[in-house]
Amino acid sequence: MSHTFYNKMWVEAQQNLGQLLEQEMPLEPPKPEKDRMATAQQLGTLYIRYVQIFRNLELAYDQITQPQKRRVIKAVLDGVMGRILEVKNELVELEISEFQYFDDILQDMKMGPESLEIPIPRYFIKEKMKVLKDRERILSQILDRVGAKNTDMVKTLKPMSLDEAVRVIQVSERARQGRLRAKFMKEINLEEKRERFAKTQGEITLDPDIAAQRIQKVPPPHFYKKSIAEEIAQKTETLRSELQEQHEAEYQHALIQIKDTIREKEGPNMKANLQDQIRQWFIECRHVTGKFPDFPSEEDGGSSAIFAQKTPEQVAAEIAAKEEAKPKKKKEKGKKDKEKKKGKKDKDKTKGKKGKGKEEEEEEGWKIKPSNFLPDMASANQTYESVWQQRDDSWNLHQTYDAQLIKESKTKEVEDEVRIQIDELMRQELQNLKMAVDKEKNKKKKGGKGGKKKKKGKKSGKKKKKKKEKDLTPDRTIDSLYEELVTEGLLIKPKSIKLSDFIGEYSYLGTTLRQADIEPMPSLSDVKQLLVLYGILPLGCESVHEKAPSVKTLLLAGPSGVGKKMLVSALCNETGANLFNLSPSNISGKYPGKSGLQMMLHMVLKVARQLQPSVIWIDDAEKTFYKKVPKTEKQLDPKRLKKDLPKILKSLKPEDRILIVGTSHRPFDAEIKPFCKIYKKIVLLPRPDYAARLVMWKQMISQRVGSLTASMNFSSLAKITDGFTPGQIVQAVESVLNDRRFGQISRKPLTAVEFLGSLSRQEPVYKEEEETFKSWYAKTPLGKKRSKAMPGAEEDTGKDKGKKKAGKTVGKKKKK
Ligand SMILES: Nc1ncnc2c1ncn2[C@@H]1O[C@H](COP(=O)(O)OP(=O)(O)OP(=O)(O)O)[C@@H](O)[C@H]1O
Repeated sequence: MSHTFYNKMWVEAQQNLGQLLEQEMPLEPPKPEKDRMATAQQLGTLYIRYVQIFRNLELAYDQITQPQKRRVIKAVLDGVMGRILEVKNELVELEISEFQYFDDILQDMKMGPESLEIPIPRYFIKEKMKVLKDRERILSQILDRVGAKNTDMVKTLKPMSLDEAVRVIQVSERARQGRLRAKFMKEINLEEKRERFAKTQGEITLDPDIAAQRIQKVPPPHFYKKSIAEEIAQKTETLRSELQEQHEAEYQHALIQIKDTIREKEGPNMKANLQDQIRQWFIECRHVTGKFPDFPSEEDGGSSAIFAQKTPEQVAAEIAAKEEAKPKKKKEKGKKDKEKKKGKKDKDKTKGKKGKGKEEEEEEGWKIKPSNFLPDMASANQTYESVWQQRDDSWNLHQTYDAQLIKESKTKEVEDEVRIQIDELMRQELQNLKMAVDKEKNKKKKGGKGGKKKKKGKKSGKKKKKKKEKDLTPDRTIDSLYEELVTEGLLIKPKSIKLSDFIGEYSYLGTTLRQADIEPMPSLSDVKQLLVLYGILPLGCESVHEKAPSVKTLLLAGPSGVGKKMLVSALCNETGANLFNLSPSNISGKYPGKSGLQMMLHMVLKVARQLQPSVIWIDDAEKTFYKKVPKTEKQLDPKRLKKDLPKILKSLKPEDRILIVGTSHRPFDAEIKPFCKIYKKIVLLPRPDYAARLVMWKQMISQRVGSLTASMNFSSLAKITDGFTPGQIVQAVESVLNDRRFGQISRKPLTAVEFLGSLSRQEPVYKEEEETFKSWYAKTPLGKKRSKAMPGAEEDTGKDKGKKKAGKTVGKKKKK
């Protein structure tokens, strides 16, 4: 695609965003919406529109090479990402469910389900490729040195007894000899066949055309070959990435060079002009007011405050007014505080009298919460409108930097620098003038000293904060801590899996089922989206992590083999995050004792923070909160982290891009209250539904055998594998499609029946197990809230209590 294509895409996205911003930031605050369904529709539409803008902006940012445009797009892109998370959060609260279904809105908007898919910004990885590659190299080196014992996500093997080992070697040796013999016999047979054929036919050489045809009939070994168009597109994309880097380097160079030139050429002129203007102002002020003015302080903008198109009297009056206002302000503040307190008391009184009256009023309608991202987006949009919308850059064929724009911004920077220097000089000059002409005594500026003192005060405050967290390893480098954690198997390498490898299919009936008061089972594609929203976007983007609704922990729960660990790996690979393994089985016996545990956690958090983003993975998360530790596991001390987990969570600040991910296939074994207190976001992974199974079988088989699947009845296979997990399907495919079978495929077509043997040896997820998961989820806070809100639960007296509490918290937030 061309530069024009991506530019057009950006402009369109920006126009759509402009419309959305107008809708989201109306001049008059909107009235609360009373109809819940209408609100959900409104929010759903907003969500989908933002996702469309996000998709286009992401592509534009990935491909546009003009560095200044990329900066504007990045600001908008990050804002849109954050806003999507905010809207999602609103939807979760409104519908009291982690899963939302938009099929009806999509239909109205004439869009396909794929347009709901949230892209993972490629810049998450692209822009730190070098660091990631280096880190990967170091990790591999350490792993090689250590012998890659238990440092991978693959489960460790148990040590073998000598007898077993001898038996394995004997079996392999016999197999090797057998294979050799078979190969030998095959060659002899072929040789005999050839001789017989030669005898009957005589020695004829084949016509080259026929020979070529014969060769062409045999399918090539790599069926899954990219088309030429695909290859060209990929090449262009790579080329663009290189261009981006090159243009960025040129831009950085131009920034310095242009500024130096402006400073050199225009600096002296700027200085002289400014000095003249300020002197003129001194004289005019004295002429009008009878005395020299006071020079505006640095905080007030120095001389820039003087020339804001005001008359000298105005400026003098303003300064005088400010001086007067200072003590007043203090008084007013006092008054306001008093009023606030009074107001509070009055409110309390009315509460006492009327009971729930006020809260009910607040609850009457629904209003979207104030956003942390809308102001940023609006200002980025403003930049777009003022700088780029009308700009003609048809001259910029190669889409390199725009020197004129750099000049404008750098001139302003140089002016500011010059102004600060000149202000200092002129302050002194004014002082001298006052002394000489008005005979004023030299009153040293108190502000400057005071300001410095203040700064000092701030610094000491920061130091105090830092002291709170003890550094147990002050004299160790991050590299050495990193190496120790890898050696101990606490920092591991994720499996090389991308989120796109996680197969799932969109759920087409979600809304219909919900309208019929049936809670649909979420689809694997819904789960995938949640992982992007709660895990990937905040981990990948700093501003999103800091300002979006915070998610510090995530629990992935579901039967064995549904892809929990796969998602953890994908999460790390898509964001370039480090993976720490704090699973009970992995930390058992390591760093013994209380102080040992403290040291271990300190090291993990220190490295996780410094090399963020990081994922702290706890497999078998329920074990930390066991209701009762089974006898066989007592030695492992699975509850070792129970007391420390809340402390870790507390110590995580918004700027720490660290996510704790628990995975569990038996969440019901945990004490629900403390468990849910740690894991606030719980995602239940379902077994794949028919649609997902169909896609899974098709994809997994065709990945291995290409298009040679005409004889396969995928539909029946998907139908009869109801209850089987993706892990079991993978296993069946791998066991059937071994090298031998693969070699025979062109002669003996693959059939669905062949997979039945392997499947019959595996245990599917039975309805009862699924029900156990569902009923466990209904006991979690969100599950409980939802079942209360479902029709028929209105008379529940407990609901009123819940309402009261909710009302109170809303009230508190508003006051803030
Ligand atoms: N949606 C999916 N698409 C493709 N492959 C999948 C999917 N889900 C799981 N798999 C594959 O299934 C296998 C098992 O998955 P994984 O180990 O992640 O399951 P798990 O839920 O963590 O299991 P356990 O609870 O036993 O630890 C892996 O090989 C994984 O790649």
